[in-house]
Amino acid sequence: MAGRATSRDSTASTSSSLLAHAQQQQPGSRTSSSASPPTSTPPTSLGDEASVLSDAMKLEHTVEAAVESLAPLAQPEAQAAPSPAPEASTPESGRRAMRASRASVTTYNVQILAGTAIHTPSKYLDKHHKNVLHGDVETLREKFRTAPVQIIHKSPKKRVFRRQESQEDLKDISDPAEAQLATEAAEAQRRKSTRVHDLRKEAFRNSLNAAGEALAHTGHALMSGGKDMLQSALGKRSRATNDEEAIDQSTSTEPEKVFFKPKTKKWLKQGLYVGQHREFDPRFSESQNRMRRKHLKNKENRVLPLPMFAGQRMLETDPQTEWRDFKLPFDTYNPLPRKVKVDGWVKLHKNRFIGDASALWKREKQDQSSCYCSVEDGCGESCHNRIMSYECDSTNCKLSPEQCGNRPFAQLKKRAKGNGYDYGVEVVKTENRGYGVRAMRNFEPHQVIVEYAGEIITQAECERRMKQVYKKDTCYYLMSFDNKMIIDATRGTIARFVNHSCEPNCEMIKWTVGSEPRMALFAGSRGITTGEELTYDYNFDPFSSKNIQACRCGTESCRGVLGPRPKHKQPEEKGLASALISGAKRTYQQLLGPGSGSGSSSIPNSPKKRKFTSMASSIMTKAQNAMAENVAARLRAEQEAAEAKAAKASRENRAKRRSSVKPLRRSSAMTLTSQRAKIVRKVTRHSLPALKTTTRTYTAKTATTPIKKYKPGALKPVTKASRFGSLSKSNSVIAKTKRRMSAPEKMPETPTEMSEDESEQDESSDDETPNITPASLRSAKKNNFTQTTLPFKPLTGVSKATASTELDFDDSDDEDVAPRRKRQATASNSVRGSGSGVKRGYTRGGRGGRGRGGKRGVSSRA
Ligand SMILES: C[S@@+](CC[C@H](N)C(=O)[O-])C[C@H]1O[C@@H](n2cnc3c(N)ncnc32)[C@H](O)[C@@H]1O
Repeated sequence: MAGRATSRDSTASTSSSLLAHAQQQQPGSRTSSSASPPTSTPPTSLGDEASVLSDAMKLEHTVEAAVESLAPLAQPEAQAAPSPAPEASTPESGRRAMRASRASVTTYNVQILAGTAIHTPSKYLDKHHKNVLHGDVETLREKFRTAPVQIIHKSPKKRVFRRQESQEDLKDISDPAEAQLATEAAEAQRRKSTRVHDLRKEAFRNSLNAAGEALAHTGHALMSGGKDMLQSALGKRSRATNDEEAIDQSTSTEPEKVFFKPKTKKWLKQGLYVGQHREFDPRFSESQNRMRRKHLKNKENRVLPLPMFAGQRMLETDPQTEWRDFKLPFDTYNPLPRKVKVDGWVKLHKNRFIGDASALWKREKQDQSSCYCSVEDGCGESCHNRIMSYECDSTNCKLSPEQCGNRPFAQLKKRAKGNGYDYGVEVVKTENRGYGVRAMRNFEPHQVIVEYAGEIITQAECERRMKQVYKKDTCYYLMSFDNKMIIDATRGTIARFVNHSCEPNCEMIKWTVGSEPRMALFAGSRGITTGEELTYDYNFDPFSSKNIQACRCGTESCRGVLGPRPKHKQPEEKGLASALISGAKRTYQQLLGPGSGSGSSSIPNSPKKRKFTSMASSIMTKAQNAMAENVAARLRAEQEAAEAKAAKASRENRAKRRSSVKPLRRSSAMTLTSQRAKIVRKVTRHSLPALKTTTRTYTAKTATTPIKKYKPGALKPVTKASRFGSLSKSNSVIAKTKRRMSAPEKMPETPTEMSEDESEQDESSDDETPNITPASLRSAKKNNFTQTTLPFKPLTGVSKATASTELDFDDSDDEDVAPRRKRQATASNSVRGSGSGVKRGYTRGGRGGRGRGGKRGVSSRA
C-alpha cells in the first residue's frame, strides 16, 4: 500500500512540477525548445529489464530528470520570488525534497516491478505482499537462518510458509517508505532471477549450505517455499500430500539416469523388397539374378547406401541413353489387404501319420529313379528325375546340391529358414472365398512354392471325419494322396489356404523325395508375379451331392462348381459326338480304305480306347445306315415314277400299233432280229472305234420297227442287249434302271425330260418289251438279277465280288462314265457296308482280319 501511495504521490508531484515548469517556461524562455518531449526516450539509470517496463515509468523519470536539469535555471527566480513554505513541513514535500536531493539514487516503480501496476486488483495486493518474500536473497537467507518459521496449514494439500517478520529486521531502516522501497527493490532483484533453474539451484544451494539440524530445518522451509514459488511460476502445483516427504525426496533422490538404447535397423517383414539382396533386380528371375550377382561380385558399388537397387543402376548406366521400367512399391501396387493372422490354425510343417495310416503306409514301396545329368545340364528340363517328379539327392544324382537344379523340397527347407521374402507366401483375406494365399515375390514357371502337408489319414478315417467332425463345415482341406491315403491339412501348412480356380496359375503335384511321396504347390507355366493370388484346380470330389460347392473363381471358363462340370450342362457333348464320329471315321477309313491292309496296328491297346472305338463305330454305323436309307427311298420313288410312266406310254403305243400294223409272229421277229444283230456285230467289230457311243441303251428292234430310220448297211449303235442277246427284255429294263440309279446326274430327273427322238426310239422298242409293271419288276427281282437291284436293298449284305461282276457287265457302254460309276459303286458299297450289314460283316470277318477289336466291340454291342 505504501508503494502505491508513493507512486501516486510521485506521479502527482511530477504533474505539479510539470505544470510549474510549464508555467515557468511560458514567458518565452528559449530553453523550452531544448526540453525533451515527454514521449522521447530519456536518459535513465534503470537497467534493460526495467527500461522495457512501461511508458509511465519513462515519463516519471523524464519528469524527474527535467526537474533536476531545470533546477539551476529556476534558482534566480526562486531567489527572487517569495520563498514557499518549507517542503519538509509536510511528509509529501519532505519526500520530494529527499528524492530531489538524492537524484542519483535508483528509483523504482514498485507496482510495475511487482507486476501489479496494470491489472492486479487491489484486494489481491495485500495477499500478494504477504506471500512474497522481499529483499535480497543473501539478506533473506541470513534472516531465514535465524528467524523461526511458522508453518500454517491452509489446506490439506497446500502449506504456506510465512516468515514471522521480526521488527528487528526493519530496525536499520527507520523510514517506512524507505523500508518499503528496499523491500520492493529486493523483490525486483529476486524477480530478475526468477528463472526456474536459478531458483531451484538457489534453493538447493541454500539447503546444502544449511549446517546442523536447525539450519537444515530452515533450509527445508526455504526450499519448500522456493519450490512453491517455482510451481506457481510454472503453473503446476505439487501433488505431494506430505510436504516433508516431498522435501526428503527432493533432497535425497538423485536425478534419474536415463539409458538410451542405440538405434537398430528395422528390417521389413513383408512387402516387395523384403529380404532382397542389394543386387536383386526384380525384373529378372531368381536364377538370372544369381548369374548377375556372380557377374557383378567384383564390381559392386558399396560406397553409398543406395535407394532400393535403383540408384545403383542409375549410377552404372547413363539415364540419358538407357531408361528402365519403374515398378511400384508393393503396398501401392497391391490392392489386397495385408497379411492376416488366422485364428485356430494349427500349423504343421511336415506330414504326420494318424492312426493306422503309418502301419499301412509302410507296406508300399516306392519305385526308384536316377539321373545322369552333366554339370552343364544342371538337372534341367531333361533331367530324368525331374521328368519323373523325383527329387535329386546324393543317392540318385551325381551332381552336388549347388550344381543340381532339381531339388525343390531342399530349396523349400532352406527358404523356411530365411525371411518373409524367402518364404514367399502369405495368407490374405479374399473378397468372397474366405482366406487365400498371395505371393510375396516372383516365382519362375514350375518353381516350387510351398508344400502341402498335414495329417495323413486312411480313407476310413477320412470318411469318419467327414461324417462326424466336418459335417457342418464348408471348407475342406482334404487331398487324396499316395497309397490310397488322404492328407487332411485342417492342421497343416499354409498351402491349405490356397483356393481353387478353373483357370489356375499353380499346380499341386506329387513328388517323390527320398523314396517318400510329398505334395507341393508349383508355379504354373506362366510363373507367378508378386502380389498374385495363388490358385490351383481342385478337381474336387464332393463325396456327396450335399457337399457340392459353387465356384467363385470368376474366370471366363469357370465351371460353376468346385469339381467336374455337372453332366446335364455339358456343352461339350456336341464336341464329344463329333469327336466320336471323326474317330469312328478314321477307324473306318483304316478298316475300309484300300491301302489299310494291316489294320491290326490301329487296334487300341487299352480297354478304354477299345470301348471308345466301339462306341464310335456304333454311332458311325447308325448315322451311315440312316443316310443309306434316305438315298434308297429317294431312288425307289424315282424308279417307281419312271416305271409308271413307261408302262403308260407302252400301253398307248401298243394300242396305236394294233390299230395300224399287222403284228408279226413273235418267233420270226426274233429270228430277224438276231440275224440283223449278227450283221451289225460283224460291221461293228471293224468300225466300233469310230462310233459315237451314247449313254442310252437301245433294245433290239423288232421287224415292226420302221426300217427307214436305219437304212440298209447303215451302222446302228450296238446295244448291250444285242451283245447279250440271251438277256431278257426285263433284264434290259432293269439294267437301264440300274444305270439311272448309279448315274443319276446324267439321267434326266424324270422320263418326261427325254428327247422326242429318244422317247420315240424307246417307244419303238417297246413293242417287244413286256409291259413292265411294278409287279413284273418285283417278279424280275426274284430272279437271279436281284444283285443288280442294289438300291432296293441297301442294307442287304452284298459282297464286293458281286458288285464288281455287276459293274463289268455294265461298263462297256460308256468309257467316261465307267470309272465314275465304279467310284460311285464303291461308295455305295461302302455306305451299304456301314449299315447293319457291316455289323454282320464284322462279325463274319468279311474284312479279313482288319480291326478285330472294333469288330468284337461292335458285335458284342450288337
Ligand atoms: C482348401 S480351402 C481353401 C481356403 C479357404 N478359402 C479358407 O478360408 O480356409 C477350400 C475351401 O475354400 C473355399 N473355396 C476355395 N476356392 C473357392 C472358389 N473358387 N469358389 C468358392 N469357394 C472356394 C471352399 O469353401 C473350399 O471348401
